[in-house]
Amino acid sequence: MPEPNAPAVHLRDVRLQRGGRTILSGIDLLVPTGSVTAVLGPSGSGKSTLLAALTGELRASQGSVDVFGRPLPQRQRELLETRKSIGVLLQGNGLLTDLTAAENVALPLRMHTKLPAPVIARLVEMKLHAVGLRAAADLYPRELSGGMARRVALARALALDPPLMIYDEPLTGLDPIASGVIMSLIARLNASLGLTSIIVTHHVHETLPVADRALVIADGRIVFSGTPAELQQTTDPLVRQFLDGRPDGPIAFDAPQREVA
Ligand SMILES: Nc1ncnc2c1ncn2[C@@H]1O[C@H](COP(=O)(O)OP(=O)(O)OP(=O)(O)O)[C@@H](O)[C@H]1O
Repeated sequence: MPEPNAPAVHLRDVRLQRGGRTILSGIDLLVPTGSVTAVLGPSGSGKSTLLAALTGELRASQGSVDVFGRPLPQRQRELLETRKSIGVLLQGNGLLTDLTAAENVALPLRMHTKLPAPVIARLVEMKLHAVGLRAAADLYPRELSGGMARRVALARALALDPPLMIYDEPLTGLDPIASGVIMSLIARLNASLGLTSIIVTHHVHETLPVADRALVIADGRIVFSGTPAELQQTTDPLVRQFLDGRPDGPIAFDAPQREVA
């Protein structure tokens, strides 16, 4: 059970390593419950690595990671239990191609609950309705547009009613109209279901309007943390280079990643 009034996510002085290399260090992050946070940064800066630490897929080599006021459990069984409270929308949707939209959404309910089939069917209908796709229940992923498939994946991520939603590049491969639909859906679900959302994205201009907070990761650390309005006004050269999409500046885009302190 979440601790009352605890932030959804609290990282203190976290260091994350992959393949023996430090990817991020000195990460302090507080995500208030109910907020939408955009995690921005150039390719390879460590955004997905940060998400992996929030789900416990990657352990911090230093510092602490709390979710809803509790440290991520060390033991696998307890970690799996905690993960049920974190819905993740992966980059590639991850829909099973030989199952219909409804069967895909039912999957987490079948795996993690003992609910009777009619109750599962009703819950699936509600989740598909929440993403505006009740009529698509019997369609297979190949029969869905990119935007519809992303919405089915979103319905599946919501299946267990997780209070925390994590979106990894939710707009990848979508046209501007589908992107607008997904972003407003993310914001609407966050407000109507009382969720907390963390969105990792390259799509700064589409994401900032729905975000309460923004983070920019570069150079192995958080180089900006504040509101979208503060981000737009920042004069920090590292952050400006990223926001303005300039190839020249403090971020060496083409250089191999260097070890951070
Ligand atoms: N399993 C791994 N072993 C070693 N290094 C890794 C591993 N996974 C990722 N990395 C490295 O960690 C760094 C950060 O990668 P990460 O995927 O977190 O960045 P990102 O900001 O999400 O990038 P993108 O926006 O391109 O998805 C990169 O230099 C990457 O090469």
